[in-house]
Amino acid sequence: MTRMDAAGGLAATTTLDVTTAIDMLWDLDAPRRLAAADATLWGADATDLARTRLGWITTHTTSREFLPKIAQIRESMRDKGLRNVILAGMGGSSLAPEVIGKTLDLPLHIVDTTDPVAVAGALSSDLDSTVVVVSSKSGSTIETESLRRAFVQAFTDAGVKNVGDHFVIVTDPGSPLEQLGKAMSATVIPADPNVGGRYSALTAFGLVPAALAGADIAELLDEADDFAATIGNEPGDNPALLLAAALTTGDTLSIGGDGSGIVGLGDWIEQLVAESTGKNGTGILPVVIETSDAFGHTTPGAIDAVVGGSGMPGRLGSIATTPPQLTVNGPLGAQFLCWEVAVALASIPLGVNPFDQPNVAESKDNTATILADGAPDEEPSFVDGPITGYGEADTLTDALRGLLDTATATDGGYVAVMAYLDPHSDGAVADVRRALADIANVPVTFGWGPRFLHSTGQFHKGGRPTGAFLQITGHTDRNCEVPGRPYGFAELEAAQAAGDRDALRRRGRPLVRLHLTERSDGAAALLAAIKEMARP
Ligand SMILES: O=P(O)(O)OC[C@H]1O[C@](O)(CO)[C@@H](O)[C@@H]1O
Repeated sequence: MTRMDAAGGLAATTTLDVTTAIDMLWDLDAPRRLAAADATLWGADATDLARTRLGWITTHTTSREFLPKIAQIRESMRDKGLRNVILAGMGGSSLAPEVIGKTLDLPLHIVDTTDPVAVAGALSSDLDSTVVVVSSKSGSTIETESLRRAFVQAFTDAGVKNVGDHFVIVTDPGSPLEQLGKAMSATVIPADPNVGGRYSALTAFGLVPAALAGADIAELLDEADDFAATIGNEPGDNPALLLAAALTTGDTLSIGGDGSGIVGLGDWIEQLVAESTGKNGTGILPVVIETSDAFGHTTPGAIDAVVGGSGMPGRLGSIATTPPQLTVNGPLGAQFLCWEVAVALASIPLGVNPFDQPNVAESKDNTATILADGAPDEEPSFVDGPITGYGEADTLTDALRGLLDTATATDGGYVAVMAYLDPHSDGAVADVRRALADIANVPVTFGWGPRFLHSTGQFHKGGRPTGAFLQITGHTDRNCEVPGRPYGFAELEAAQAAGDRDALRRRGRPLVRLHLTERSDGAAALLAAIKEMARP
């Protein structure tokens, strides 16, 4: 049976059996309590944090205060000839603006990496006409602070006058970044301290960079406003409740777009779902499917979800033969709020605190140790042309086969591909997900490092202990210094990869590292090897 709840401009449909979960949440009066920002919904242990993390319930209203300030900054940018907008930020401080930018086709360049090739590319922009938005709630995230330093140095080296005029800082009041922003005479926009990173789409973090790049953010807020009125609705008229209930029916969520006007929402949902639920050995593994054409990769046990921008359940991609188990269709502003509500509600029966990310710190701490003391030596287990392998296996094929077999033999097993490379010039590596998914009968995820550390990285270490990990790193002769630090971006990226390897191995997770000694040849050789494995 298909159920559909359409309200507030958004429709959610599902073929899953959601009755029990809806009844449970409704009996708790959870939708109305969440609408009233009741911090006790997730149990006693979560209450204190929840009290400081529920501001997102009303940000579609409170964020309107930014509209005049943003209009003023845009005018001043225009007067100064500043046309390019670069955003430096990680996770919740960059994923929402990325979706808004892609959806509205805005000239917004996101830099959420430490890959030296990617950073060098961003630093070589036309700086005279560039504004860099530096976004960080904590104000202490190593990637973001390193990028801020590099951009300040690049503007200075380029002889740009009044460097502070080229920076807009978004951060929590009182953070170290606020002090740095003031010291460099940048425009500092205080964020709402009562909203966590992954729930901040409709706060200054989501809105300011998008608006500076030309988005009409009042429209996004209007869309969220229309939807907000439905959060406490009765079942049958409550899309977020239906979505929440559907999310509780599985432990893996495949997310694809239907091509109807929203681009890249899956990456934002991925962080929301992975960091909110992937802890205490449980949670929902998000699997972002690249295109609607790739949407055939449903795997046993995964909920196949399709999201789209049209108001009604939409087109299902050219190859869909059976209807998806879950669809969510509506404008972007409504989507943001709907998914935030649904994930917060789904966390109640899952028994997790949706506002913490207890296992993210571990890889960060390992990175700091490696940067200070150096990485432990690792002996390669094979060399295959431009690919050097580290792990148990003696050949590339055995290494890949071993990961797939381990994941297949594990209840709830999955393969996570983690590529510490440049998402642009090494973009072909992302095809590894699709290629492996073709020969695996388990979910296969893909993330660019270090970006995924702020998303699925939490699930990898805190969620169900069933992942098999393929880490891909790459050599480059290019490096950029991190000004004021004894390391460059190449060393930082390598330390982040090594730190995460260490965190995963300590947990006994199977992990293979493939180092591409020549990036593009290595990527091509890897894809060719996987395709060869697909031959009967
Ligand atoms: O905005 P910040 O504090 O730089 O954090 C960036 C991201 O890092 C995390 O705190 C942890 O990965 C995310 O939850 C967050 O979105």
